[in-house]
Amino acid sequence: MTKVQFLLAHSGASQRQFWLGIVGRMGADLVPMVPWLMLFGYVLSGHTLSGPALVAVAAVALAAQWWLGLTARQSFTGAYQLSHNLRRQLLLDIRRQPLAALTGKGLGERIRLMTSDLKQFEDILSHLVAEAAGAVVVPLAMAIVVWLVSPALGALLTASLMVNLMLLPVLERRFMAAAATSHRHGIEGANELLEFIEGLPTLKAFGRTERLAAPLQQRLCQIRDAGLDLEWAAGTGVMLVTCLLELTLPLVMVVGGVLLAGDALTPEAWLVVAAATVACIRPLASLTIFAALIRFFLSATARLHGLATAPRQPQQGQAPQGTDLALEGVTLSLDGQPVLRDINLTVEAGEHLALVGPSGAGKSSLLHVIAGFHAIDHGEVRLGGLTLARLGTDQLYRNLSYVTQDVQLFAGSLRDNLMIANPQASASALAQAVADAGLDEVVARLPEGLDGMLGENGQTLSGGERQRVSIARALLRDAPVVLLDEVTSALDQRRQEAVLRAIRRLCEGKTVITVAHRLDTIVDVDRICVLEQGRLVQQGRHTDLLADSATYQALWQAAD
Ligand SMILES: Nc1ncnc2c1ncn2[C@@H]1O[C@H](COP(=O)(O)OP(=O)(O)OP(=O)(O)O)[C@@H](O)[C@H]1O
Repeated sequence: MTKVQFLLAHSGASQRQFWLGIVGRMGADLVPMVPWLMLFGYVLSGHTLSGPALVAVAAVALAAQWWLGLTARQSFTGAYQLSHNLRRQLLLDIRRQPLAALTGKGLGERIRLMTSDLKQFEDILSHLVAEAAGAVVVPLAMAIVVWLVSPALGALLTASLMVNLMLLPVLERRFMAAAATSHRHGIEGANELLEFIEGLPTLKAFGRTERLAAPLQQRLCQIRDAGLDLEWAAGTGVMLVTCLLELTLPLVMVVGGVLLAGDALTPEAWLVVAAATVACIRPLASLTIFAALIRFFLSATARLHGLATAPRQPQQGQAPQGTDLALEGVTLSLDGQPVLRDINLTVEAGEHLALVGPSGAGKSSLLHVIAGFHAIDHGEVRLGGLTLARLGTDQLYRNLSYVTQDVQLFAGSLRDNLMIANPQASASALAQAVADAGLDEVVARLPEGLDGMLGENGQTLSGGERQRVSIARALLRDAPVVLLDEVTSALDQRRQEAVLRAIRRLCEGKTVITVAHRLDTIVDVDRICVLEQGRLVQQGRHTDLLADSATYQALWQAAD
């Protein structure tokens, strides 16, 4: 699919409206020329302008303005509908992309595309495409008039314009280079701004909010400078071409004067050539900036197209045959750095497995791979004998619950926040999940019970309560495979006990893979896997590893 086809595919019902608008506005640029052409006709035919002729010219001029307003509305509606469709489609596409693509640089890129790039799309489509078309059509029509009046002056005008137009690609190259730099700083800036906002609690805690970190300060300066460079690249191009184009008028007038002196041109024809030349060169000057903006538009289209065609996970697939897990030769790199290396692991249905290892060993990343958040470099992950490509995300998440320390709560009631895990759950299943997760005390505390509102991101709940909401969701989901990531590490002793009790209930009869920091909570699990620098270095039961594994011994002693 070409970039233009990609755009058209998203214009939907607005496509006809958009093209009608563009053609209409090109027409609207031509219509104002009609009074001029009428005037030229009168002058060249030696007639004086009569009252009815003047009225006719004025009527045509008014009709042209009415037409412009009408078609502008068509093209605006079409352009805004197209960018609305693109925004919506991008959001739908994002849901299907691996979650890891939405972190770091990938996130900044998407934010930039959906905000400033698509905003520029709207501006370019609603104003510039039609205006650029007009900037070509009007000079063309006026040059034909000059050719008809005097072929010699027509040739001179055309030659002068051609020289100017040859400058366009050179000027555009400068503009595009400046635009690329500005775009890059924009993306990095968006990422760093997000990081800054996320880090605000830490900055506040250390009383460091009074100044921006040096790299962010530097980035803001780079964004400013890149923006100025871009303006300068566009401005100098327009000024240069405008100056050169303006020289065309005296050139044509002087040569016209010589022809006039030699009786090769009438004074009326000389005047018409002068007026047509003026009408020809003005729109051409603006073509410099239009051409560059349209190139920018095409490169933004390419970025959008790239994003829309980025690898995505299939949604629907086959049901797995059982719930045993198998990882074969799994290798993962993030930001170009190896994170998991050749992991081979099988987990039978009903087995309880713990992942341990020093910080940065790759425990969470391994869990994320099983949960389908990362696209792996090599190897295969299979659930019930099927890879994610054959399972599809619907089947994967029907069979898998992921409970993490970082609990996302949405503005809404406690009931809404629980039911997202299983909108079909019965009232008794909900009550059971609330009781098993130890959330009764929260329900009792909220004046409206389960229907009590949690506020934005569940501000009304403590850390331990949020964990229990996450566990209650997993209980409601009742998926046969449970992934647990560090769920108790941030809690005090009393809350840990409550959360651990809830987890025990959740894990009964399930396949469980847990990332553990507190080794005393996993001494009884079926198998412990020791990870080190992205490799699975040893596996076994607690007592065996304590005897055989130096890494495990070190972790156990450090926990004491
Ligand atoms: N999204 C990411 N982008 C780039 N690198 C990442 C990303 N996530 C993790 N890493 C890197 O991958 C390596 C493994 O990280 P991971 O969080 O899996 O380790 P871990 O064993 O769970 O560590 P910890 O016990 O400290 O949580 C680390 O070096 C980390 O910096």
